[in-house]
Amino acid sequence: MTPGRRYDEDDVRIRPNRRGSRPRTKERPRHADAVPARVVVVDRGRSTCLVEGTDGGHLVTAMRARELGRTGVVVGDEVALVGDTSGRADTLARIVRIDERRTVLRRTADDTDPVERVVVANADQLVVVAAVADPEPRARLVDRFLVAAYDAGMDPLLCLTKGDLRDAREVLSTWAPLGLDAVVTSRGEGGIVGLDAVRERLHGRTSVLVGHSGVGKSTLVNALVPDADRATGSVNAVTGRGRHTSTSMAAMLLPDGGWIIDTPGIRSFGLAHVDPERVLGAFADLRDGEQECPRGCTHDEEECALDAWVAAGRAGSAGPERLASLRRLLATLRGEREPDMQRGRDREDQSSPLQ
Ligand SMILES: Nc1nc2c(ncn2[C@@H]2O[C@H](COP(=O)(O)OP(=O)(O)OP(=O)(O)O)[C@@H](O)[C@H]2O)c(=O)[nH]1
Ligand SMILES: [Zn+2]
Repeated sequence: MTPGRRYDEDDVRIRPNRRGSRPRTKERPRHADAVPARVVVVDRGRSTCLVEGTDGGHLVTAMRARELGRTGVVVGDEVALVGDTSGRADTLARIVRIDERRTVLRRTADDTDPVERVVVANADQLVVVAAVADPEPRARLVDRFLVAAYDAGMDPLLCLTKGDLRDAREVLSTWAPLGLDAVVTSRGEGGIVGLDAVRERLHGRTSVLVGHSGVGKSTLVNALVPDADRATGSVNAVTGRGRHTSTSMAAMLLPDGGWIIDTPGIRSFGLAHVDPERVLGAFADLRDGEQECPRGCTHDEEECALDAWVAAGRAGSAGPERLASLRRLLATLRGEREPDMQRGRDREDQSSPLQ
């Protein structure tokens, strides 16, 4: 090495190894040739990856190389592919590297389940989709998503759909004290309206759409990505629940840059992996009220200052409901309820309407 020259990774790779024989280049050409791609669909061990190109890119089916060990591949992962990356029918490439994830959105089956799943990797924004009606907005589910976004370090965006069915302002007022960015879409004569504001928020970023089944996520994706072809369903008039129509999660490129990831049919979103002490951080309308709380306050005790904060109107008109939502969430995360009861509670979280 010439003096003053930086000792970088390349030097390490071509340096003769300890035994002083051959340079350690054995694996290198293969990885150097690897093609960068993004995982768009994962289906039973096979991943569909998009290799971007000037022609809009092409899809490649790939399997995880054994050398990756147990690391799973999830939608949104940025990977390196080797082997046949042509994407032609009946070809299978290998994923030899998963790039370090910038963010991970996690969930658990319920609030006490020790097994956490990574839902999506490398997303910047969590778009919480809720319908103003049909189905009624589930405030507690929205709160859960906001906690998940906060925990993952993703920016939250509230997207209220079906603005044609009811004045969205009534619903928006619930979250107004949070200073949450929000957009409203509706069905109009020529299709979905309000899309420009949505496009502006999605531009150049990776956004994940989450929301209760039937709120209109797939409809939104189809309107934003012309060839997305996401299956949409109708809401059951009797139960108000959406049917599971678009079956698998998928990442799609937006026409003017950026990615959108649809997560169909989510019915519960457990947060067992979230430290209860961090939950209040996601309740921007309540968290400043904590300053008067006794040290180590569980926010479920008599001395908790949040009651006074809410009573003074500092958290807006929805304050009491928001505090109740926070407390329920904290209680289930602390495991104060039996899992069975908790599942019942989860169902209730989703089926009890906002108003
Ligand atoms: N009135 C009205 N109906 C809408 C609007 N957007 C979607 N819908 C309808 O709502 C129903 C459910 O929409 P989907 O897009 O399938 O809902 P989803 O969120 O993708 O549901 P899952 O795939 O089950 O998660 C469909 O019948 C849509 O036509 C809207 O803005 N206004
Ligand atoms: Zn407190």
